Amino acid sequence: MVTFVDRVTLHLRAGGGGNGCVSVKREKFKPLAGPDGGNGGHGGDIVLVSDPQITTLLGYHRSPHRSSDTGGFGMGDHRNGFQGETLILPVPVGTVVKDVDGVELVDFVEPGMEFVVAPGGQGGLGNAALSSTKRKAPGFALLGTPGWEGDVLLELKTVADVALVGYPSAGKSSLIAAMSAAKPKIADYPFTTLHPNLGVVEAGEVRYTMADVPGLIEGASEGKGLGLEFLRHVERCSALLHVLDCATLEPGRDPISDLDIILAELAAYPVPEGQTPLVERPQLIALNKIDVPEARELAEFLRPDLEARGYKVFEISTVSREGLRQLSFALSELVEESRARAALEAAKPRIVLRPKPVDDSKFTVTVEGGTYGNLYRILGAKPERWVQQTDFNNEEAVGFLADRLAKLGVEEALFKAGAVAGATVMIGAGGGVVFDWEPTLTSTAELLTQPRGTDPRLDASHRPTRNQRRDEYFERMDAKAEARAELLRERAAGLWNDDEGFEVGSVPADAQQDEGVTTEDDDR
Ligand SMILES: Nc1nc2c(ncn2[C@@H]2O[C@H](COP(=O)(O)OP(=O)(O)OP(=O)(O)O)[C@@H](O)[C@H]2O)c(=O)[nH]1
Ligand SMILES: [Mg+2]
Repeated sequence: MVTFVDRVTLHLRAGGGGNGCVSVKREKFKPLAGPDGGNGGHGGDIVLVSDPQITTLLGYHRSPHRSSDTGGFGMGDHRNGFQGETLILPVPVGTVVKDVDGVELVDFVEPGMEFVVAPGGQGGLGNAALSSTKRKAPGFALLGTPGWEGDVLLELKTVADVALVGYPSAGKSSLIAAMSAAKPKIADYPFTTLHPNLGVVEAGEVRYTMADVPGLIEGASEGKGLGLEFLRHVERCSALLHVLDCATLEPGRDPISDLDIILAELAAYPVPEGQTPLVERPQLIALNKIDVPEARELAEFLRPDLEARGYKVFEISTVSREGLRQLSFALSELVEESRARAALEAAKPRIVLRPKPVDDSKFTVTVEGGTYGNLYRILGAKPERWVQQTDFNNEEAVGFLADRLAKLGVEEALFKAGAVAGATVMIGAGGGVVFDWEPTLTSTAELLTQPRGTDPRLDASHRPTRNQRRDEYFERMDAKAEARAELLRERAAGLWNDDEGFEVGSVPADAQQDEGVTTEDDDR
């Protein structure tokens, strides 16, 4: 059974945004009362929060797949989709988040820090939001974009004031148990401790934390034993306490060579940039197990040597508790010093490196040769998002995409890159959207014939004014009178005869009745 986990790969999937809605308002006597499709809701973000209540990544080891809610889709009557709920994942203080390439994304050094590790997708606009004076009734809406999906690596680095380092079975766990309320497993076989234990020590007014890490052996910095895994935990501790076993019966081992080997391992461990190398941190030495008579003798014998090397040395026994008090106060002094130093550093104005604001309107066009001629690939945050938002089954939506791309200058860029009509264009990396470029369709011809998004049904029905109707009436009357006059003239000229059923020189009775306009002057 795994009892402690300090490295977990999380598989995250943030919720996608909801689709926008296409809907037309209907009212009694007004069946086409304008677009009223609501927007889709945004997908929920996945947020990591450093929480002092959490001490292990075990929960994530057991269930590493986490996903947040998707946004709701928009509905008619201007109803917007609901927002997907944010998923908050609490992580222990001291967690470092890295992407799959090992690049550090965030370092949770303090409680209460937040990091949006997987942003949710954007909700799509409904046709109400897409309408404008030029586009009165869009017959399309935007799709929601998918949320961020991928893996991140969580690494837990213990944060403590003092780290206990030493060979396996030197008595590190015994020491933390004697000095604090921590209750680690203690036994006389190597690698009893498999994960760091934290304890809080009180020395007078000062309280500090102590981390008991698994034993180190030669080659630890290269990954031997459990070393490398656990040197990571030492990385976050401001002071080190070497626990040296003076009662070891193993051949070839003595406290001095133990210390040298451990120091060499600490020196070989690469700390992240900006941190003090492990060997340069304040260090004390505890010569342990002096309740054993030979050990006490050895400790007394070694003390001057170690002091000559510049170390403060304490002879202790975790069994008889001898020397623990002095050690505890000495450590508290070290801790206070380093805290004062840290406070001084914090007071200095910190240089905050912020990522450059992303100008997402930038895009690039690259030309790639292929079996079927050149492929023009368009890469950029905006074009790629727009493609995700497009419903390719809807011509109007595709047209809207074309308009947006043209407006961004993609057409121009394609021209410059040497694309001709019919060229293969792909938006996005890998399996992006491929289409044949038809420059005229997207820019001029289509726009000339009809502005996109106009529903002919919605065009205002033309009702002539009274003046117009009067003008029309007179026009019609004039035309009739003229036609009649012509007819009579022709009859008078004898173009018409009785065979046609007309009586020469007379006006048809119904014509007179109908219009009430006299034509008598003309024919008599
Ligand atoms: N006589 C004596 N034995 C001790 C003392 N301190 C620890 N021991 C014994 O040494 C053995 C190892 O102790 P641990 O505290 O488990 O040692 P450790 O350094 O944590 O070992 P790992 O976790 O394996 O790295 C146990 O059997 C302890 O009882 C001491 O002061 N005197
Ligand atoms: Mg131990």
